[in-house]
Amino acid sequence: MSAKPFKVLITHPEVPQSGIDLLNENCELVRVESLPPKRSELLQKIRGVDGILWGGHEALNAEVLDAAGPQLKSISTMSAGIDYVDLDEVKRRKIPLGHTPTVLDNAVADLAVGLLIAAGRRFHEGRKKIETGNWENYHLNWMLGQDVRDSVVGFYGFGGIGQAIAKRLSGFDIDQVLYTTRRRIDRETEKELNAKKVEFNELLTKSDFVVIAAPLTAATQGVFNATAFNKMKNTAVLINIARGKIVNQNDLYDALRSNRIFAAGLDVVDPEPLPPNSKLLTLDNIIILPHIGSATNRTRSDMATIAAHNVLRGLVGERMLSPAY
Ligand SMILES: O=C(O)C(=O)CO
Repeated sequence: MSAKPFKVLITHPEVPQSGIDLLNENCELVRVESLPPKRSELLQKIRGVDGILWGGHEALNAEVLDAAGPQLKSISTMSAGIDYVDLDEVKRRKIPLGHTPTVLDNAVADLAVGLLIAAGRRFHEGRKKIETGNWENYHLNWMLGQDVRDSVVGFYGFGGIGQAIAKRLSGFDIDQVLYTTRRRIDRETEKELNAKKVEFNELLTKSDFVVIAAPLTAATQGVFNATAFNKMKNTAVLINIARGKIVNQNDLYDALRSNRIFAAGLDVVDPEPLPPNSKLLTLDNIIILPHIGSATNRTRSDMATIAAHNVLRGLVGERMLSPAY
């Protein structure tokens, strides 16, 4: 029998070493080795474990909790968003659940600023012009885009990631930040970021750039639909670094194709992976990335470290570093 008091399952073979090393000190590790991870392997190896470091965005639901068994006492995801977790089911079983917000704020914010500029300044369309031999720089008004300077940037959701984006954009001399959240943020941060809480309608009608930075919930799903796009400026640029399902993708396609809004920059789509024949990919005025917001070496390593600490704390009944509920 192992001298280590706890058995922990790592559900993905590519969880960074920082997290593995921490867990390895005190726990016997069981690892899913298939890539992409096979559900059948996970369901087999999960039996009897005390803790789980959940490395991907696969459904964490009653099926896996049942397969693990009643001794399971600690789980942490390696993500900020936990929309793939059946939270009610985890809560009902009173299993502590951690996640890894905050450590990825900077990486996602960097990417969001990149998307905002790339979409507003037509990077994708420009590249296509070159490839197709349509570099028509004899026009004076060719490939004109949207200025970030003096713009109003509206945030749908204004937590750590939204605020990190706003902080970066203040260096671009924007005019004003608007935000829609359930609760007003603290006055000092509002002042520092020149941010004002507004109703959703006002956010849509006044913003030059609209950034979606909210979690996916029943209340946020599909909120960006034709009705919303019809309220936006026709020069507006939509950025989504949160979850694809917050946007009605068919409506977004129509709004971009008809130039009802100017452009979009998406790091998240629905479904993921996006099928290569998706009609969104036929548009010139959209930048789509394959959900790489937190994909930097340092960020992923930090996420693994936090997730491992969460699991270790849960195992001994301590409060996790970043509990999800
Ligand atoms: O951690 C998450 O939830 C992400 O989607 C990172 O981009």
